[in-house]
Amino acid sequence: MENQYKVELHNVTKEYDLYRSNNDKLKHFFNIGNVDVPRFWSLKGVSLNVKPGEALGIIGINGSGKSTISNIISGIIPQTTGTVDVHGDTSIISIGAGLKWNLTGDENIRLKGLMQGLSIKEIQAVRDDIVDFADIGDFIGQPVKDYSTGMRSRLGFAIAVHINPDIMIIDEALSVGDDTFYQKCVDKIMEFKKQGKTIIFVSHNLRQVELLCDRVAWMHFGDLLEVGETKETVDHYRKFSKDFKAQTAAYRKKYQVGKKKEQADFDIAAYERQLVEEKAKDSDKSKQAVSRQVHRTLYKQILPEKMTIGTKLVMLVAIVLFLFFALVNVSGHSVTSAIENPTVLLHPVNHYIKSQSVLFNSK
Ligand SMILES: Nc1ncnc2c1ncn2[C@@H]1O[C@H](COP(=O)(O)OP(=O)(O)OP(=O)(O)O)[C@@H](O)[C@H]1O
Repeated sequence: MENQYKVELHNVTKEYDLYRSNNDKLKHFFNIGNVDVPRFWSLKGVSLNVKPGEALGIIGINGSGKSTISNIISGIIPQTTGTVDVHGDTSIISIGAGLKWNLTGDENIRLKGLMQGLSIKEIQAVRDDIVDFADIGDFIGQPVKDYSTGMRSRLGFAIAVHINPDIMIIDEALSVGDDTFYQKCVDKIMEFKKQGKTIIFVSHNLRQVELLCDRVAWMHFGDLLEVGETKETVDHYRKFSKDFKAQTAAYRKKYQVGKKKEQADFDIAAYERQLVEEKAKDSDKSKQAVSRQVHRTLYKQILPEKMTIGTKLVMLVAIVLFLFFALVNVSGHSVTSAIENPTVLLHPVNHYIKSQSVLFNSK
């Protein structure tokens, strides 16, 4: 049976740890000491569905969480909690993202094609069309790091539309490039729509959103503020932007600082309790059962980030063994004598030292 939705997000959050130094990062990873890590919640619990064949726009001010969502859907970054179900192959097109900068254009075409499950033959069949569409000529043999932003974007777009994904995620890709290329991209997206493919379109350009999207999600400081018909949602967003711009600079600053603080202070346990309360109201199950269900939804797709005590012990044993064998090797003693009397490791055997000095002197 065909899934009702191509993409389903339930209660998705994304937390970033803002480490002050690499040292803090290492300490936190090994759970050593009490490292106070400032946190930031880029998504504060987003639930969103995209239907097959639908073009969904994602709009919102800078830093509202649009790219975080598109990167989570395309599997580039993991969510912190919640479930993300994607039924189909995704291909993300954003400015430069997804391209390996040290590889040439041609190598990137092969890599992306293979990652999308195409055979070498299939990749060869579309290679010329990609180079043609991207219009980068001989640069195709150069490393992508030497390309201009526009060239990278054109190549990214060309690869993504030619490897025939089921779900296409376009993140600000149309904001670079000239009018001719822009029109080519729009035509290609329209062609995709006609073929019944699913499109997620992240953009600041409201006219493009109105032209291409069937529905729009409005992100605001990590929350999904509204999702609905394109015209209605874009109109609400336009009104908000206009009213916001009409406020004083001091008001705008205070509002933004307050919203960012809410993202820093977001409490995942409180969010879970709130979900339980909401679900319990409409459920005939016991509160305990609802609570278990909510917890499962939040954490069933999540891998533990911190090391368990068991893993730490295994790592410690591995490090001790490594040091022991390294010392045995350097000291020139046998493993048995080192086990019987570990202090011999502090007294390397003479012939070993001699052989080393012969080696060094002969150089
Ligand atoms: N790796 C990271 N570490 C810390 N914070 C991050 C990281 N990536 C994103 N953020 C923060 O998460 C929030 C959402 O970022 P995101 O890029 O999703 O926003 P956006 O709506 O796509 O913004 P824009 O319109 O400027 O592209 C921002 O406040 C951003 O600073």
